[in-house]
Amino acid sequence: MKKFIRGFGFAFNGLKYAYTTQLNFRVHVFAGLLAIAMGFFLQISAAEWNWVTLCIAMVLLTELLNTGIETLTDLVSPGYNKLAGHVKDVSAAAVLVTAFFALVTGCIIFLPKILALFNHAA
Ligand SMILES: Nc1ncnc2c1ncn2[C@@H]1O[C@H](COP(=O)(O)OP(=O)(O)OP(=O)(O)O)[C@@H](O)[C@H]1O
Repeated sequence: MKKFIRGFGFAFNGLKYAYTTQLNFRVHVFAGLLAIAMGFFLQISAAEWNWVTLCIAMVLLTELLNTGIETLTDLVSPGYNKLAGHVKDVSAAAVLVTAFFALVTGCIIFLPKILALFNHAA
């Protein structure tokens, strides 16, 4: 049981490391919080919450993996190495793919509701 709780501590340390060292991670955390606030404000459905939370989790998950891969790359290849560059580029591309998916999903869910709100106000 003690080992299980200790594992949470290590995972929390990983979150703290990513949050404090990676600007992109902080930006994505903020974007996720914004999406949650908009979800409450625009009263999205349960199915829409599922998509929104999936997007947030996927973006943060890829950010965390990207941070881990970047850190490991710096550890094993501190100097310039073409392959190390490819590793970092591919890892960053994974974040880009999920962030783009989240952006498209956000537009599909939120845009019609925001437009309806403006039309209603006009
Ligand atoms: N050791 C290396 N060898 C070759 N190219 C590298 C190396 N390290 C970084 N690069 C290139 O520079 C780019 C940026 O690397 P960097 O480590 O600064 O990533 P970052 O996303 O800016 O990370 P951080 O948030 O830690 O600054 C990489 O995507 C890669 O193309």
